[in-house]
Amino acid sequence: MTDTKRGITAEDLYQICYPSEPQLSPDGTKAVFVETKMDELRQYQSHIYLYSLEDNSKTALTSGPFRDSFPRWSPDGSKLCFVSNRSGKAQLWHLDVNETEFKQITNGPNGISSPVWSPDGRSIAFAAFLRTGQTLTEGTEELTEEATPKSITVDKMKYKSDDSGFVYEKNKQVAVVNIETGSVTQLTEGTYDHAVGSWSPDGKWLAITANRSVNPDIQHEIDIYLVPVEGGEWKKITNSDGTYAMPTFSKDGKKLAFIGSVADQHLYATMKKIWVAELDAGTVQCLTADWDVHVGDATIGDVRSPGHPNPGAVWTTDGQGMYVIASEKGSSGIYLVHLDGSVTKVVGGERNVYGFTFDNEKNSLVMAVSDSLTPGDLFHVDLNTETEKRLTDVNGELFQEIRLSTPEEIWYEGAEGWNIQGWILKPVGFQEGNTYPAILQIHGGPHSMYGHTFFHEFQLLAAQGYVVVYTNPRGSYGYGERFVQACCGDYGGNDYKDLMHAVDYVCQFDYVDETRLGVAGGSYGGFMTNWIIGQGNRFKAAVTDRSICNWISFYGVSDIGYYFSAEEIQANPFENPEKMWHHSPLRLVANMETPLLIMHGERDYRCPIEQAEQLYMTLRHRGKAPVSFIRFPGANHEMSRSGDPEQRVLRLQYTVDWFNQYV
Ligand SMILES: CSCC[C@H](NC(C)=O)C(=O)N[C@@H](C)C(=O)N[C@@H](CO)C(=O)O
Repeated sequence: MTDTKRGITAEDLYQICYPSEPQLSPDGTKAVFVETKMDELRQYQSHIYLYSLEDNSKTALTSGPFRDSFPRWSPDGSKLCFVSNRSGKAQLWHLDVNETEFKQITNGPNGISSPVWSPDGRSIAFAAFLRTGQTLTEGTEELTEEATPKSITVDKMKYKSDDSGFVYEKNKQVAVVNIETGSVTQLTEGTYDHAVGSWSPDGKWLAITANRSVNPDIQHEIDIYLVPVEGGEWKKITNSDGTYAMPTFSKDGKKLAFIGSVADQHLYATMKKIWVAELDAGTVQCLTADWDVHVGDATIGDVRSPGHPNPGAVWTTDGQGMYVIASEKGSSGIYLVHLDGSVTKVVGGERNVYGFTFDNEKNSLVMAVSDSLTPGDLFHVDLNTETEKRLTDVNGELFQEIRLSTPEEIWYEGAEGWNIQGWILKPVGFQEGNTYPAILQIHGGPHSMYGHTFFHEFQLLAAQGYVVVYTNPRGSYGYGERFVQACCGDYGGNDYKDLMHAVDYVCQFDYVDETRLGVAGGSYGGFMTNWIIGQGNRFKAAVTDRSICNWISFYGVSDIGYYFSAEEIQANPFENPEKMWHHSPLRLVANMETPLLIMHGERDYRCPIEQAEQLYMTLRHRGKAPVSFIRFPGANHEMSRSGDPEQRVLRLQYTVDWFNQYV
């Protein structure tokens, strides 16, 4: 039979869509969710859809060239709110389920996010960025040329962020709006950032999170607070000893569950755990101290932007435990963590669960799931019958015509005999007896996890005739705390060896042409790509994206530089510049002879473009190997995942062209 299917292309990105943020109605009969896609103008749109579980129909509730998000049912299921930029900035909108008209509720100057209904359905709490002195009722701040300051005085260390740009003078505040009268009460103020958690069942308290330490520049603790909605004294629940997030009240209002980690020597290289506060007793206890698994979705992909609103810990109806997403060995699933610390897997499988929602009685759930052949879809699980049903196939039509490659899982011996997990994608149209070039792909973080999720870039390379190898070297999530922390202070040491052992491992296979190897990675993965080509000429070509090459300058220019280096490199430029330099690939330029494509966003504040500039200049000056430098104007660190669609496609095309030319 002739195969009429084709390999995936870079431009297919314009067609790929994905659902997120499923929200089951309290009675479990319908779900709303967000569907994100690109329009004919190659701009993102996201709309709210309603899925009826009674007749399996899917209806768009919103439309137009807008970004709609955060759909949330009122407690009785009769109303919905959502956030939309349809009037300019992201504001809160309200929709009565039986009507088609929606109504704008907030008019904050810089937009709002994270709405949470009060238990009586009369009010909604939300978060908003405000400048000192600004109020939530003064209308949208116009971004006119005059509004752009002629100078910016910097007096904090945390003054810019890759997400939000220059964050001087603006802080995230929590407020409550009455949906009938539109009156807004701002609950927090000051030069601290706050985030909304949940309402107490009696509607009197709002659990929020904030870093209100004396010097938030160097104190990274995030505490849980209870704020009385009608005014009065706050209650501090945690003890400024860690970073905690997403507090949720138990049904009886006596406990709070939240996710976080204690601040010991690692801020990032520490797995998130579940904590429970007994509010009357004033105690806080870690429920999962002995569970060596990361709570949260650590999976890295290139179709969805990371950081979709996560449900956090969802209490069982009997208050004896909570449901969370956790990440293990390349998969993320739903787990039930009991109050005694025991854990049961509720939804497993080789896939990436990136969102979930329950009905009120916890009889059923709807989850957002990706796997290596599916960018994302929704599934319904009946917890009583333990049956699962697929609700959407949002890319079904497109993928009918595309031949994807199915990854093969590998486990191989890394440095020190450690067992390392990885995957091999064979080229589309693979034929036994032929040999193929291979590309090693390296993820960033370094504390993230490749896994059972869709990766457009890998499928594209497979469609172009490459074997793609991707693995989780030490430093990755998914294999316990010791594994996550094992790269700290040793960048380019055993993490590098874990990756090289993967290459040795795949080169054993007859179908891999070991004389035609390429390597690519972004961020930490870009650091490692630079490091690898500084070790020798094993690879025919390399692509380094949003990379790090010089830890000494990274310290001062990255939004996280001054604390990231302390933990990850275990050095700083004024006490031990030798160590910073030792781990910097720029030190190795004299060895670099591999044709290198450097790509970088000009507005990347995480790994600023000066890193790419230094590497480019030194390599050009030496003139030993082809080097090309592509700058992406306006792009930040997230460009390859959620940036301008045309830039994303260009990036993929440059990657393929470079490997096709040199490998
Ligand atoms: C959880 S480890 C911390 C990673 C760090 N993220 C934050 C929020 O600070 C980070 O951005 N590290 C970069 C050097 C990096 O490698 N980023 C990766 C993963 O986001 C990337 O692919 O861009």
